[in-house]
Amino acid sequence: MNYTLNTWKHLFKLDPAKEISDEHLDMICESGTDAVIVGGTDNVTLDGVLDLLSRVRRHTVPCALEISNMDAVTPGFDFYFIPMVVNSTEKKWMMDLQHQAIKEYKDIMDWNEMFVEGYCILNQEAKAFTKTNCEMPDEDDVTAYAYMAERVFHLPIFYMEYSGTYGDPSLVKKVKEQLSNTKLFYGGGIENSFQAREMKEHADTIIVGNSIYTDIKKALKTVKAVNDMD
Ligand SMILES: CC(C)=CCC/C(C)=C/CC/C(C)=C/CC/C(C)=C/CC/C(C)=C/CC/C(C)=C/CC/C(C)=C/COP(=O)(O)OP(=O)(O)O
Ligand SMILES: O=P(O)(O)OC[C@@H](O)CO
Ligand SMILES: [Mg+2]
Repeated sequence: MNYTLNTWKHLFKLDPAKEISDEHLDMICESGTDAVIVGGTDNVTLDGVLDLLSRVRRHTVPCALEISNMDAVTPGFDFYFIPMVVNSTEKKWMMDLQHQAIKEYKDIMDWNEMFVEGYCILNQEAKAFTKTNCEMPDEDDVTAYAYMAERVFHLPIFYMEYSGTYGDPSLVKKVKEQLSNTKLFYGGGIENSFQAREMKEHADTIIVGNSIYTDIKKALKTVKAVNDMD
């Protein structure tokens, strides 16, 4: 198993608020994806997170929790992803929740497991966009956010989040050109192998979420699609 995050090409994101059968979960975990992320925006409960964690743990695939609220955090994951929403209009989603959590938990945090994500939400229809009161950035804003993620904040990850819709490959390319050390994650609307390859051409890592629940066969094919590249 590959625990070196900066070599990851493909991730599946499971939503604790959605049902998945054991059969489909097994297929996801055995697909050859680099890791499984557990995360979502609404109705993320500790019970939902624990249920997925215990079921994913029947497999050897690395498993990360993307934290959306502290009530649903539990030990036992290989990695914790901490979003900081760079295009939120409220400091709360970029700084305050993280500040509060660090004040409370810093003594038990293992920074080998923690990865902070500069999170840029680019679909106005996404729940996370509304929840975190984002404003839609233009292309120059997005590339500047990416530049800041690397040069100002030294973040390990810049995440272009189009959750629910397929994004703009030319913007992903421009963002990638800003980054040397910070890894570029792309997620949103990937439903087939062509789209997986098109985004992976520029992003370091692609994330496939909703299509797990809408067309599992096509979702599974995205793994081989990116692993067969270069
Ligand atoms: C108790 C224990 C084991 C502690 C260990 C130590 C530890 C892990 C400490 C945590 C430290 C820390 C700094 C935590 C951060 C706390 C926090 C609450 C941060 C805020 C995160 C945030 C900005 C959330 C907002 C929502 C968001 C951006 C979620 C990201 C995921 C996302 C967008 C998923 C896609 O949503 P989805 O539901 O799929 O959307 P659709 O329905 O539209 O598809
Ligand atoms: O659900 P989709 O649209 O595939 O997006 C994946 C991921 O970026 C969601 O956080
Ligand atoms: Mg989703």
